[in-house]
Amino acid sequence: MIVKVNNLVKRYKELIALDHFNMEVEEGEILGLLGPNGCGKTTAINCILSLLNFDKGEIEVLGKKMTPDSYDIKKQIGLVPQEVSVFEKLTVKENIDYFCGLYIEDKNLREQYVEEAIEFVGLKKYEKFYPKKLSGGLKRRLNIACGIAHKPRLIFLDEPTVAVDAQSRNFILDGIKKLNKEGSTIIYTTHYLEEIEMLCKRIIIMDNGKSLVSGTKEELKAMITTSEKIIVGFLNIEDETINKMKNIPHVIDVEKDDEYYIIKFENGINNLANLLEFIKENNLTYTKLHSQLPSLNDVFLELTGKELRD
Ligand SMILES: Nc1ncnc2c1ncn2[C@@H]1O[C@H](COP(=O)(O)OP(=O)(O)OP(=O)(O)O)[C@@H](O)[C@H]1O
Repeated sequence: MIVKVNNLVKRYKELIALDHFNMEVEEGEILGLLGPNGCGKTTAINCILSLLNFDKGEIEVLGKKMTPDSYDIKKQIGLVPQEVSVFEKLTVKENIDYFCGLYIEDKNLREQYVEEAIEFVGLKKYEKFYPKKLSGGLKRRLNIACGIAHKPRLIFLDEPTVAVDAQSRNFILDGIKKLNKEGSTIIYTTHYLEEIEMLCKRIIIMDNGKSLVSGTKEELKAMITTSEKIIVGFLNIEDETINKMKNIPHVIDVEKDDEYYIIKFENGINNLANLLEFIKENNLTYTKLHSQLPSLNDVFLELTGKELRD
């Protein structure tokens, strides 16, 4: 286990930001820490890195207890913080060199690492620019380069794609996959479901400072009752017919969402065939019909009763 967090409690005065939070991370994985704004993701990272004191719990990183002066552990860690944290008075290259220099003393090696980091985030032609001349997306890339240039074994990325354009976002997500392929373990926090689906092998779902569940996407989706949703746009359907629809085998609920009906099925086969049979028997006409497997949002909804949206 490269990170182990046990029953972490962190209070900001009377606010409990982490409430017996648990997390285990295996070497080599991309772990997604998924939860709504304010659920405690950044606080958890800052406690793990000993950037914040906490009230209770144990934290081990790379097999050792983490303390503010665990320099030997810290040099194997990269942090890409949520807020872009670079020096405005240094150029792109100088910024990366500064952060890399905190951990890499050998000048030649550092030069090589800085060059590699610049290439990695695609900022070669901007290396002499000052941060204020960069777009939001390019600044985020610089922030990433500063966090990873020293080739850390463990990388924390705290919502690195917030407010970036689509091109930089894809660039960042591909880069993260590449870092992982090259051997780094990644802890990725976000409230964007699609990114978690795309990147992470394992996910921890957080809410109100607690880790609610952890598992692979498939394991999490298997935890909830709904296994399939069929979305249908009916023309002129009576309430009575909707009620009758609930008697179709495996239907657990029928909901209306704008102009469409969402028919939720629990585990079962032939759901679509049974529904089409019902449609035929009741002479119903529809404009649109498609089946959807449950999403991580459905998992979050079932666990917390609310949507994982801003
Ligand atoms: N320095 C602080 N003082 C007081 N309260 C804080 C402080 N930092 C965070 N909080 C509160 O602690 C809770 C957890 O915040 P945190 O930033 O860890 O959440 P998060 O999941 O990272 O959210 P976001 O995605 O918005 O960054 C929130 O209610 C937040 O308002």
